[in-house]
Amino acid sequence: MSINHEQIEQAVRLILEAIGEDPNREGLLDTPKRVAKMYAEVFAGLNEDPKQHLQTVFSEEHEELVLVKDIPFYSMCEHHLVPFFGVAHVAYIPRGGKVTGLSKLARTVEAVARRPQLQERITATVADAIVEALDPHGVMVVVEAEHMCMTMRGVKKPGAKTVTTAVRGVLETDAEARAEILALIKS
Ligand SMILES: Nc1nc2c(ncn2[C@@H]2O[C@H](COP(=O)(O)OP(=O)(O)OP(=O)(O)O)[C@@H](O)[C@H]2O)c(=O)[nH]1
Ligand SMILES: [Zn+2]
Repeated sequence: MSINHEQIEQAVRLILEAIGEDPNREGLLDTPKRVAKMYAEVFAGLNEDPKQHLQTVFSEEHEELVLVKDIPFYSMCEHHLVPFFGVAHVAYIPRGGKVTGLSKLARTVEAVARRPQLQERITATVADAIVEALDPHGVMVVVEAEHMCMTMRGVKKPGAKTVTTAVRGVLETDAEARAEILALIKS
């Protein structure tokens, strides 16, 4: 389903009224429209299947590690609808001469992040999309993020970082390979 701009505009007007603002004052007149446009952008991933980006594959006999690290992302915490953002590191070991375009790994992160989300779900969904699309020997996804719901409100702990990992395939039982990936991420 595509995003309903009109409904978002009505809702934003109601929120402005509910906080005691005047939605008709000059500075706020276009705000509902702007917010609808913004939500269409930040929630665009709802209309995408993350696996669709991984269909671009090349035949290359490389059955060793591929790591794209420091992929910046922005998402919206599904509990408070405020941003959380950081970087994702995506590693996989191709199988059967099937490698995907490097940018497609970043596009997959983007498609998964642009929804109301939990950091754990972003991490697992990216890993599972790669498993399903590429059938690799193994996958490891590491996500580091700062949650605005923990900084600008609530517990108010700016700088606190959350790190989540999702590991699939041979990497689940290969501690040495996981350590190598983590070392490459830090390097
Ligand atoms: N596991 C997980 N928790 C998250 C994520 N984003 C936000 N949260 C947490 O979701 C929880 C929601 O807690 P609630 O008690 O329902 O809501 P709240 O009263 O606003 O909680 P506080 O943030 O502690 O003020 C908070 O602990 C948030 O830190 C996420 O990506 N993963
Ligand atoms: Zn939150």
